[in-house]
Amino acid sequence: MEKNTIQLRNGPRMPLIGLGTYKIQGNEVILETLKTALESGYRSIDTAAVYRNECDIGTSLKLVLPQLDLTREDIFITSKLAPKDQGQGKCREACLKSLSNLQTDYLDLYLIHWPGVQGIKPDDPRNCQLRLQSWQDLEHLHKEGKIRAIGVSNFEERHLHELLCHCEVKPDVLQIEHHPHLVQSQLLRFCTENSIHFQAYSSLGTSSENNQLLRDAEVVRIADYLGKSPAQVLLRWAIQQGIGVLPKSTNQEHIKENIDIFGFCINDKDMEALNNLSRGSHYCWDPHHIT
Ligand SMILES: NC(=O)C1=CN([C@@H]2O[C@H](COP(=O)(O)OP(=O)(O)OC[C@H]3O[C@@H](n4cnc5c(N)ncnc54)[C@H](OP(=O)(O)O)[C@@H]3O)[C@@H](O)[C@H]2O)C=CC1
Ligand SMILES: O=C1CO[C@H](CO)[C@@H](O)[C@@H]1O
Repeated sequence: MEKNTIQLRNGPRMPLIGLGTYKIQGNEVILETLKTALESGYRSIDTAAVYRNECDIGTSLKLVLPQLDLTREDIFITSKLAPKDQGQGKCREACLKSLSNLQTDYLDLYLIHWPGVQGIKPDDPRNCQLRLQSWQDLEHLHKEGKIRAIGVSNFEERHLHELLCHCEVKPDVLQIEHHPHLVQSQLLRFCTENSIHFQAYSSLGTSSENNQLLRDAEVVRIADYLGKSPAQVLLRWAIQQGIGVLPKSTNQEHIKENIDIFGFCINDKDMEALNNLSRGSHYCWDPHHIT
């Protein structure tokens, strides 16, 4: 049977697929979404302080887990440090706040959400100082068992290099935008060489109305050929390379469809065709334009 989890260097095993929760708001919606996801086999949930849904996720999990005969240990929760909370002490406080919001004693994975710090220009050296201070807080929280694994998001190679030169505990995960329209080959290679698990976000091209990825003619052609949906092809393309995915959905059919990606294969020729679609399109966050 195909492996659907990976072992993190300094932490637990992590499911290759997790439920994305950006823009999932409201008690009822979160409750129903989490219930459907857990019933369909999802065991990983990705949130962040800036998504402002940690409290509702925490409350929903308290209700839904026992209903499904699951415990906290059966699931993997990721949250992220907001840019306004970077720096020594502030990072620790923010992480403890996320733990309390999510009503849990530990997080499976905690990420620095962006390399930059709110209110500071990207090339200001204070950014570097503050993110390294944040990392030290994370190392302490990791040692205390409050965070099982630590990582980063939206870091470029230079940020990862800087971190690797200064850290005691190496980052376990890089979470970054990655899909056939934005194949991050160089960054992926760097992560593989440094045993950092590469986790893709916005694999389906984000929640934008003008979604070009799900409608890409080549993606649709491969989906038709395999008898799968374009979303399944995009997710399969990633996990077939050992890359984690975090599809967001509140639609019951989509939630089920998105995790049904372990029983088929994309052939080498079509994997290459998907890789060749890369055109540097950032649909979520462009590190070169926004801080
Ligand atoms: N670290 C970071 O900086 C970032 C992290 N993330 C994480 O990654 C997650 C996913 O990325 P995100 O940008 O939200 O968006 P995705 O790329 O996952 O796309 C979500 C959109 O796709 C639709 N969709 C989902 N499944 C299907 C399907 N099977 N068929 C057709 N449409 C579908 C959803 O609609 P519907 O709900 O109707 O199904 C929604 O409109 C986030 O939720 C977040 O957890 C995202 C961005 C940045
Ligand atoms: O996690 C995130 C969700 O999407 C946001 C806006 O598109 C991003 O900025 C952020 O990184």
